[in-house]
Order: sequence, then C-alpha cells, then structure tokens
Amino acid sequence: MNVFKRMAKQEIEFLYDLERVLIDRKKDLPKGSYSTRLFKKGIDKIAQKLGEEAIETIIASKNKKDSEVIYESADLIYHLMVLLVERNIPLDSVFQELIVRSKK
Ligand SMILES: N=c1c2ncn([C@@H]3O[C@H](COP(=O)(O)OP(=O)(O)OP(=O)(O)O)[C@@H](O)[C@H]3O)c2ncn1[C@@H]1O[C@H](COP(=O)(O)O)[C@@H](O)[C@H]1O
Repeated sequence: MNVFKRMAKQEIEFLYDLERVLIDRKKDLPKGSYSTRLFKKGIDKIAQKLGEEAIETIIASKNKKDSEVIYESADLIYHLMVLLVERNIPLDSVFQELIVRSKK
C-alpha cells in the first residue's frame, strides 16, 4: 500500500469516529453541542442546513481560494454525516454504493 493510500485510510477512519460521536450525540443530547441542536430540530432543519452548506460550497468554488472550498466542503460533509445519522443510515452503506459503482 503506498503512502497516500495509507493516509486516506486514516482519514476514512476519522469519518467513522465522527459517525460514532454523532450517534452518541443523537442518543445523549448533551448540552452545548451543535449536533444536539440539529438533532433536536429534526430532519427539516438538518436537510435545510445541508442545502445551505452545498450552496456555500458552490459559491466558494467560484473563487480562487482553495482554502474557502476546503472549509465549506468540511461543513458540507459534517452536515451530510448528521443527516445520515438522523436517518439511521450507516456510512458503510454509502461507501458500499460507491464500491458497487466503481466495479461497473
Ligand atoms: N465537524 C463539525 C462541524 N463542522 C461544522 N460545524 C458547525 O456547523 C455550523 C455551521 O455554521 P453556520 O454559520 O452555517 O451555522 P450556525 O449559524 O452556527 O447555526 P444555524 O443557526 O444556522 O443552525 C457551525 O456552528 C460549526 O461549528 C460542526 N460542528 C461539529 N463538528 C464535529 O462534530 C463533533 C461533535 O460536535 P458537537 O456536537 O458540537 O459536540 C465534533 O467532533 C466536532 O468537531
């Protein structure tokens, strides 16, 4: 396995850690947590936030600064993760779908 593949593996691992944190937030609803706020508001608010972050990513992509695209993409991925957890859809299912597509 080359060094980039090893790094990518660590980063994917991080997404699974975030998924576990979000599942806990949804269950425990700790005070002071932004994710708690979203889970308490429910799917409409979560979907709305995902849409906003998608638009912000699109706007950032029109600018020259890569840092803005990276920042907005991170917001987008986080809100997508919250939406998946709200719907009880494991991250694994999304990766499996991508793997199936890669074999076509
Ligand atoms: N990765 C993230 C993450 N990315 C973005 N955000 C939040 O997403 C929000 C996006 O900013 P906006 O201005 O669009 O939203 P806002 O004005 O704060 O909120 P709204 O009133 O619009 O709903 C910010 O408040 C960010 O803090 C995140 N909040 C939490 N996480 C991770 O989620 C985990 C749990 O965090 P908590 O739930 O805060 O404990 C931790 O590992 C965090 O690192």
